Amino acid sequence: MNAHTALSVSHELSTDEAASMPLPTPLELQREVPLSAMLHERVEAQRHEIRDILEGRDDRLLVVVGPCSIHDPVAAMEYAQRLAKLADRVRDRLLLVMRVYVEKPRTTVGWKGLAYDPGLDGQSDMCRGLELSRRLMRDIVELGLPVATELLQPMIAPYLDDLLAWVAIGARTTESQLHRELASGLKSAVGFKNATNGDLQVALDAMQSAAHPHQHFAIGADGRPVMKQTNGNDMTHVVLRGGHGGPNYDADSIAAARKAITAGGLAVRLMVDCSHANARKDHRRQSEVLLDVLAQRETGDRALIGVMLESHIHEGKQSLTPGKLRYGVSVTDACIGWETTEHLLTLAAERLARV
Ligand SMILES: O=C[C@H](O)[C@H](O)COP(=O)(O)O
Ligand SMILES: C=C(OP(=O)(O)O)C(=O)O
Repeated sequence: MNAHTALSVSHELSTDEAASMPLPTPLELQREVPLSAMLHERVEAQRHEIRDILEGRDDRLLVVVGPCSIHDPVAAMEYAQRLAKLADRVRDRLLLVMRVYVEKPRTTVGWKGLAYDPGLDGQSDMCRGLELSRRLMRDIVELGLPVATELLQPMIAPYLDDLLAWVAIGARTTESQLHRELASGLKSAVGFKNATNGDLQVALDAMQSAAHPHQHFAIGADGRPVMKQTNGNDMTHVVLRGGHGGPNYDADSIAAARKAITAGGLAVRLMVDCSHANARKDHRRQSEVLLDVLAQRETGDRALIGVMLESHIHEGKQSLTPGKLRYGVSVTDACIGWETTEHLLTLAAERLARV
Protein backbone atom coordinates (compact mmCIF):
# COMPACT_ATOMS: atom_id res chain seq x y z
CA MET A 1 0.00 0.00 0.00
CA ASN A 2 0.99 3.64 -0.22
CA ALA A 3 2.04 3.79 3.38
CA HIS A 4 4.32 0.83 2.73
CA THR A 5 5.75 2.79 -0.15
CA ALA A 6 5.92 5.80 2.12
CA LEU A 7 7.68 3.65 4.66
CA SER A 8 10.16 2.37 2.18
CA VAL A 9 10.97 5.89 0.95
CA SER A 10 14.57 6.12 1.98
CA HIS A 11 14.44 7.30 5.51
CA GLU A 12 17.76 7.22 7.25
CA LEU A 13 16.90 5.98 10.70
CA SER A 14 19.13 7.39 13.37
CA THR A 15 19.96 5.05 16.24
CA ASP A 16 17.31 6.77 18.34
CA GLU A 17 14.69 6.38 15.63
CA ALA A 18 15.59 2.76 14.90
CA ALA A 19 13.04 1.53 17.40
CA SER A 20 10.13 3.28 15.69
CA MET A 21 8.53 3.11 12.27
CA PRO A 22 6.20 5.65 10.68
CA LEU A 23 2.63 4.47 10.05
CA PRO A 24 0.05 5.77 7.59
CA THR A 25 -2.31 8.44 8.85
CA PRO A 26 -5.99 7.47 9.21
CA LEU A 27 -6.76 9.53 6.08
CA GLU A 28 -4.06 7.77 4.06
CA LEU A 29 -5.44 4.39 5.04
CA GLN A 30 -9.01 5.49 4.29
CA ARG A 31 -7.85 6.57 0.82
CA GLU A 32 -6.16 3.22 0.30
CA VAL A 33 -9.19 1.25 1.54
CA PRO A 34 -12.13 3.59 0.93
CA LEU A 35 -15.67 3.19 2.13
CA SER A 36 -18.03 4.05 -0.73
CA ALA A 37 -21.02 6.33 -0.12
CA MET A 38 -23.25 3.27 -0.44
CA LEU A 39 -21.33 1.32 2.20
CA HIS A 40 -21.20 4.38 4.44
CA GLU A 41 -25.01 4.49 4.32
CA ARG A 42 -25.13 0.79 5.01
CA VAL A 43 -23.08 1.20 8.20
CA GLU A 44 -25.38 4.04 9.24
CA ALA A 45 -28.40 1.79 8.67
CA GLN A 46 -26.78 -1.03 10.68
CA ARG A 47 -26.16 1.38 13.57
CA HIS A 48 -29.82 2.41 13.38
CA GLU A 49 -30.96 -1.18 13.60
CA ILE A 50 -28.84 -1.64 16.73
CA ARG A 51 -30.17 1.60 18.20
CA ASP A 52 -33.72 0.38 17.61
CA ILE A 53 -32.95 -2.79 19.57
CA LEU A 54 -31.30 -0.85 22.42
CA GLU A 55 -34.22 1.56 22.60
CA GLY A 56 -36.87 -1.16 22.50
CA ARG A 57 -38.42 -0.36 19.10
CA ASP A 58 -37.15 -3.65 17.70
CA ASP A 59 -37.56 -6.76 19.85
CA ARG A 60 -35.02 -8.89 18.03
CA LEU A 61 -32.06 -10.28 19.93
CA LEU A 62 -28.73 -8.63 19.09
CA VAL A 63 -26.10 -11.33 18.60
CA VAL A 64 -22.41 -10.42 18.47
CA VAL A 65 -20.82 -13.58 17.16
CA GLY A 66 -17.52 -14.61 15.62
CA PRO A 67 -13.95 -15.57 16.34
CA CYS A 68 -12.23 -14.59 19.56
CA SER A 69 -9.63 -12.95 17.34
CA ILE A 70 -8.93 -12.65 13.63
CA HIS A 71 -5.56 -14.06 12.64
CA ASP A 72 -6.30 -15.25 9.10
CA PRO A 73 -8.35 -12.88 6.91
CA VAL A 74 -9.12 -15.70 4.44
CA ALA A 75 -10.72 -17.87 7.12
CA ALA A 76 -12.45 -14.77 8.51
CA MET A 77 -14.05 -14.12 5.10
CA GLU A 78 -15.17 -17.73 4.82
CA TYR A 79 -16.72 -17.40 8.28
CA ALA A 80 -18.36 -14.10 7.26
CA GLN A 81 -19.89 -15.69 4.15
CA ARG A 82 -21.43 -18.46 6.24
CA LEU A 83 -22.64 -15.96 8.84
CA ALA A 84 -24.18 -13.66 6.21
CA LYS A 85 -26.31 -16.55 4.91
CA LEU A 86 -27.36 -17.51 8.42
CA ALA A 87 -28.12 -13.85 9.24
CA ASP A 88 -30.61 -13.79 6.37
CA ARG A 89 -32.31 -16.94 7.56
CA VAL A 90 -32.77 -15.74 11.16
CA ARG A 91 -33.25 -12.03 10.50
CA ASP A 92 -36.85 -11.97 11.74
CA ARG A 93 -35.80 -12.77 15.30
CA LEU A 94 -32.03 -12.11 15.50
CA LEU A 95 -29.72 -9.35 14.33
CA LEU A 96 -26.32 -10.95 13.75
CA VAL A 97 -23.21 -8.77 14.02
CA MET A 98 -19.82 -10.32 13.33
CA ARG A 99 -16.98 -10.13 15.84
CA VAL A 100 -14.01 -8.83 13.85
CA TYR A 101 -11.56 -8.45 16.71
CA VAL A 102 -8.19 -7.24 15.45
CA GLU A 103 -6.78 -6.19 18.84
CA LYS A 104 -6.49 -8.48 21.86
CA PRO A 105 -5.98 -7.38 25.46
CA ARG A 106 -3.70 -9.85 27.25
CA THR A 107 -3.69 -10.84 30.89
CA THR A 108 0.10 -10.63 30.82
CA VAL A 109 1.77 -11.02 27.42
CA GLY A 110 0.88 -12.78 24.19
CA TRP A 111 -0.02 -12.13 20.55
CA LYS A 112 -1.92 -8.83 20.46
CA GLY A 113 -3.94 -9.31 17.31
CA LEU A 114 -3.97 -8.80 13.54
CA ALA A 115 -3.58 -5.02 13.74
CA TYR A 116 -0.43 -5.42 15.81
CA ASP A 117 1.23 -8.45 14.34
CA PRO A 118 -0.40 -9.78 11.16
CA GLY A 119 2.51 -12.13 10.47
CA LEU A 120 1.97 -13.83 13.86
CA ASP A 121 5.74 -13.86 14.09
CA GLY A 122 6.59 -11.01 16.43
CA GLN A 123 7.61 -8.77 13.50
CA SER A 124 4.75 -6.38 14.34
CA ASP A 125 4.17 -5.08 10.82
CA MET A 126 1.49 -2.68 12.08
CA CYS A 127 1.29 -0.90 8.74
CA ARG A 128 0.14 -4.15 7.12
CA GLY A 129 -1.91 -5.02 10.19
CA LEU A 130 -3.93 -1.81 9.92
CA GLU A 131 -4.46 -2.28 6.20
CA LEU A 132 -5.55 -5.91 6.52
CA SER A 133 -7.87 -5.02 9.38
CA ARG A 134 -9.57 -2.19 7.51
CA ARG A 135 -9.80 -4.17 4.26
CA LEU A 136 -11.34 -7.15 6.03
CA MET A 137 -13.89 -5.03 7.87
CA ARG A 138 -14.78 -3.21 4.65
CA ASP A 139 -15.22 -6.53 2.80
CA ILE A 140 -17.47 -7.81 5.57
CA VAL A 141 -19.63 -4.67 5.41
CA GLU A 142 -19.78 -5.22 1.64
CA LEU A 143 -21.16 -8.71 2.28
CA GLY A 144 -23.96 -7.06 4.23
CA LEU A 145 -22.89 -7.97 7.76
CA PRO A 146 -22.51 -5.40 10.55
CA VAL A 147 -19.04 -5.37 12.11
CA ALA A 148 -18.23 -5.42 15.84
CA THR A 149 -14.81 -4.98 17.38
CA GLU A 150 -13.13 -4.26 20.68
CA LEU A 151 -11.35 -0.91 20.62
CA LEU A 152 -8.30 -1.24 22.80
CA GLN A 153 -5.60 1.16 21.58
CA PRO A 154 -7.39 4.55 21.24
CA MET A 155 -5.00 5.54 18.43
CA ILE A 156 -6.38 2.73 16.24
CA ALA A 157 -9.98 3.94 16.41
CA PRO A 158 -9.77 6.61 13.65
CA TYR A 159 -8.43 3.99 11.22
CA LEU A 160 -11.50 1.79 11.61
CA ASP A 161 -14.38 3.55 13.33
CA ASP A 162 -16.32 4.48 10.16
CA LEU A 163 -16.83 0.73 9.56
CA LEU A 164 -18.10 -0.24 12.99
CA ALA A 165 -21.71 -0.91 13.91
CA TRP A 166 -20.95 -2.02 17.49
CA VAL A 167 -17.93 -1.60 19.75
CA ALA A 168 -16.84 -3.36 22.92
CA ILE A 169 -14.76 -1.81 25.64
CA GLY A 170 -13.20 -4.83 27.30
CA ALA A 171 -13.15 -6.01 30.88
CA ARG A 172 -9.59 -4.77 31.32
CA THR A 173 -10.29 -1.24 30.05
CA THR A 174 -13.86 -0.38 31.07
CA GLU A 175 -12.48 1.57 34.03
CA SER A 176 -10.10 3.56 31.85
CA GLN A 177 -10.94 7.23 31.33
CA LEU A 178 -9.29 7.12 27.91
CA HIS A 179 -11.70 4.43 26.74
CA ARG A 180 -14.69 6.22 28.18
CA GLU A 181 -13.63 9.38 26.30
CA LEU A 182 -13.22 7.33 23.15
CA ALA A 183 -16.69 5.79 23.57
CA SER A 184 -18.23 9.22 24.08
CA GLY A 185 -17.14 10.22 20.57
CA LEU A 186 -18.21 7.07 18.71
CA LYS A 187 -21.25 6.93 16.43
CA SER A 188 -21.77 3.24 17.09
CA ALA A 189 -23.29 1.53 20.11
CA VAL A 190 -20.79 0.59 22.80
CA GLY A 191 -20.96 -2.35 25.19
CA PHE A 192 -18.94 -1.97 28.39
CA LYS A 193 -17.89 -5.26 29.96
CA ASN A 194 -17.93 -5.78 33.71
CA ALA A 195 -14.42 -6.00 35.17
CA THR A 196 -12.49 -9.29 35.22
CA ASN A 197 -13.07 -9.46 38.99
CA GLY A 198 -16.82 -9.34 38.32
CA ASP A 199 -17.34 -5.73 39.40
CA LEU A 200 -20.30 -4.28 37.51
CA GLN A 201 -20.09 -0.76 38.92
CA VAL A 202 -17.15 0.13 36.64
CA ALA A 203 -19.36 -0.56 33.61
CA LEU A 204 -22.14 1.62 34.99
CA ASP A 205 -19.65 4.40 35.72
CA ALA A 206 -18.34 3.98 32.17
CA MET A 207 -21.85 4.39 30.71
CA GLN A 208 -22.33 7.56 32.71
CA SER A 209 -18.96 8.95 31.67
CA ALA A 210 -19.41 8.05 28.00
CA ALA A 211 -22.81 9.76 27.88
CA HIS A 212 -21.06 13.05 28.66
CA PRO A 213 -19.31 15.31 26.17
CA HIS A 214 -15.54 15.23 26.65
CA GLN A 215 -12.53 17.10 25.38
CA HIS A 216 -9.60 14.75 25.00
CA PHE A 217 -6.24 14.22 23.33
CA ALA A 218 -6.55 12.30 20.06
CA ILE A 219 -4.97 11.74 16.65
CA GLY A 220 -6.70 13.60 13.82
CA ALA A 221 -7.43 12.13 10.38
CA ASP A 222 -4.25 13.73 9.03
CA GLY A 223 -2.17 12.21 11.81
CA ARG A 224 -1.74 15.41 13.77
CA PRO A 225 -2.49 15.38 17.49
CA VAL A 226 -5.76 17.17 18.14
CA MET A 227 -8.02 18.24 20.98
CA LYS A 228 -11.13 16.22 20.25
CA GLN A 229 -14.53 17.45 21.35
CA THR A 230 -17.07 14.64 21.72
CA ASN A 231 -20.86 14.84 21.96
CA GLY A 232 -21.39 11.99 24.42
CA ASN A 233 -22.77 8.59 23.51
CA ASP A 234 -26.15 7.52 24.87
CA MET A 235 -26.09 4.23 22.95
CA THR A 236 -24.19 2.26 25.54
CA HIS A 237 -24.99 -0.83 27.56
CA VAL A 238 -23.48 -3.35 29.92
CA VAL A 239 -21.99 -6.66 28.81
CA LEU A 240 -22.06 -9.28 31.55
CA ARG A 241 -19.07 -11.59 31.06
CA GLY A 242 -18.76 -13.18 34.51
CA GLY A 243 -15.77 -12.62 36.76
CA HIS A 244 -13.32 -14.26 39.12
CA GLY A 245 -16.22 -15.05 41.48
CA GLY A 246 -18.08 -16.96 38.75
CA PRO A 247 -20.72 -16.38 36.07
CA ASN A 248 -23.23 -13.50 36.13
CA TYR A 249 -25.82 -14.52 33.54
CA ASP A 250 -28.26 -16.39 35.82
CA ALA A 251 -31.63 -14.85 36.74
CA ASP A 252 -30.38 -13.69 40.17
CA SER A 253 -27.37 -11.93 38.67
CA ILE A 254 -29.57 -10.34 36.00
CA ALA A 255 -31.96 -9.11 38.72
CA ALA A 256 -29.01 -7.67 40.69
CA ALA A 257 -27.65 -5.97 37.57
CA ARG A 258 -31.08 -4.54 36.78
CA LYS A 259 -31.32 -3.11 40.31
CA ALA A 260 -27.86 -1.52 40.15
CA ILE A 261 -28.48 -0.03 36.70
CA THR A 262 -31.86 1.39 37.75
CA ALA A 263 -30.30 2.84 40.92
CA GLY A 264 -27.70 4.55 38.71
CA GLY A 265 -30.50 6.17 36.68
CA LEU A 266 -29.35 4.39 33.53
CA ALA A 267 -31.30 2.57 30.83
CA VAL A 268 -31.56 -1.12 31.67
CA ARG A 269 -30.19 -2.98 28.66
CA LEU A 270 -28.03 -6.00 29.12
CA MET A 271 -25.97 -8.16 26.84
CA VAL A 272 -24.73 -11.51 28.11
CA ASP A 273 -21.34 -12.69 26.93
CA CYS A 274 -21.82 -16.46 26.78
CA SER A 275 -18.04 -16.98 26.75
CA HIS A 276 -15.20 -15.88 29.07
CA ALA A 277 -15.93 -16.24 32.80
CA ASN A 278 -19.61 -16.98 32.06
CA ALA A 279 -18.50 -20.17 30.34
CA ARG A 280 -15.81 -20.66 32.98
CA LYS A 281 -13.32 -20.58 30.12
CA ASP A 282 -14.81 -23.75 28.57
CA HIS A 283 -16.19 -22.91 25.13
CA ARG A 284 -18.61 -25.86 25.26
CA ARG A 285 -20.49 -24.16 28.11
CA GLN A 286 -21.49 -21.27 25.83
CA SER A 287 -24.55 -23.30 24.75
CA GLU A 288 -25.62 -23.67 28.37
CA VAL A 289 -25.36 -19.91 28.90
CA LEU A 290 -27.23 -19.10 25.70
CA LEU A 291 -30.05 -21.50 26.56
CA ASP A 292 -30.38 -19.92 30.00
CA VAL A 293 -30.60 -16.43 28.48
CA LEU A 294 -33.20 -17.63 25.96
CA ALA A 295 -35.26 -19.06 28.82
CA GLN A 296 -35.07 -15.66 30.55
CA ARG A 297 -36.13 -13.89 27.35
CA GLU A 298 -39.04 -16.31 27.08
CA THR A 299 -40.32 -15.02 30.42
CA GLY A 300 -40.64 -11.68 28.65
CA ASP A 301 -37.40 -10.07 29.91
CA ARG A 302 -36.82 -7.46 27.19
CA ALA A 303 -33.94 -5.86 29.13
CA LEU A 304 -31.80 -8.74 27.83
CA ILE A 305 -31.11 -7.10 24.52
CA GLY A 306 -28.28 -9.28 23.33
CA VAL A 307 -25.76 -12.07 23.59
CA MET A 308 -22.18 -12.60 22.55
CA LEU A 309 -20.71 -15.88 21.31
CA GLU A 310 -17.11 -16.79 20.48
CA SER A 311 -17.33 -18.96 17.40
CA HIS A 312 -15.06 -20.00 14.55
CA ILE A 313 -15.18 -22.39 11.60
CA HIS A 314 -13.73 -25.19 13.69
CA GLU A 315 -14.10 -25.79 17.41
CA GLY A 316 -11.43 -25.21 20.07
CA LYS A 317 -8.15 -23.35 19.94
CA GLN A 318 -4.56 -23.94 18.96
CA SER A 319 -1.22 -22.64 20.05
CA LEU A 320 0.52 -20.18 17.80
CA THR A 321 3.08 -22.44 16.18
CA PRO A 322 4.25 -20.89 12.90
CA GLY A 323 3.91 -23.27 9.96
CA LYS A 324 1.61 -25.59 11.90
CA LEU A 325 -1.58 -23.57 12.08
CA ARG A 326 -4.87 -25.37 11.47
CA TYR A 327 -7.29 -23.46 9.22
CA GLY A 328 -10.28 -21.82 10.90
CA VAL A 329 -9.24 -22.56 14.50
CA SER A 330 -8.83 -19.80 17.11
CA VAL A 331 -5.34 -18.83 18.27
CA THR A 332 -6.69 -17.05 21.35
CA ASP A 333 -9.71 -18.23 23.39
CA ALA A 334 -11.36 -21.50 22.41
CA CYS A 335 -14.48 -21.09 20.25
CA ILE A 336 -17.50 -23.18 19.37
CA GLY A 337 -17.40 -24.50 15.80
CA TRP A 338 -19.62 -23.51 12.88
CA GLU A 339 -22.10 -26.43 13.13
CA THR A 340 -22.79 -25.64 16.79
CA THR A 341 -23.09 -21.94 16.02
CA GLU A 342 -25.58 -22.53 13.23
CA HIS A 343 -27.57 -24.96 15.35
CA LEU A 344 -27.69 -22.62 18.38
CA LEU A 345 -28.67 -19.53 16.43
CA THR A 346 -31.32 -21.38 14.41
CA LEU A 347 -32.74 -22.70 17.67
CA ALA A 348 -32.63 -19.22 19.24
CA ALA A 349 -34.55 -17.77 16.30
CA GLU A 350 -37.17 -20.53 16.50
CA ARG A 351 -37.63 -20.13 20.23
CA LEU A 352 -37.86 -16.36 20.09
CA ALA A 353 -40.40 -16.59 17.29
CA ARG A 354 -42.74 -18.21 19.78
CA VAL A 355 -42.37 -15.50 22.46
O1 LIG B 1 -10.85 -12.86 24.85
C1 LIG B 1 -9.70 -13.16 24.97
C2 LIG B 1 -8.97 -13.36 26.22
O2 LIG B 1 -9.78 -13.84 27.22
C3 LIG B 1 -8.32 -12.10 26.66
O3 LIG B 1 -7.82 -11.45 25.53
C4 LIG B 1 -7.20 -12.43 27.64
O4 LIG B 1 -6.42 -13.39 27.10
P1 LIG B 1 -5.20 -14.06 27.87
O5 LIG B 1 -5.61 -14.31 29.28
O6 LIG B 1 -4.98 -15.34 27.10
O7 LIG B 1 -4.03 -13.15 27.77
C1 LIG C 1 -11.25 -9.97 25.55
C2 LIG C 1 -12.54 -10.18 25.49
O1 LIG C 1 -13.39 -10.16 26.50
P1 LIG C 1 -13.18 -9.62 28.00
O2 LIG C 1 -12.80 -8.20 27.87
O3 LIG C 1 -14.51 -9.86 28.60
O4 LIG C 1 -12.11 -10.48 28.61
C3 LIG C 1 -13.20 -10.54 24.21
O5 LIG C 1 -14.44 -10.49 24.14
O6 LIG C 1 -12.48 -10.88 23.29
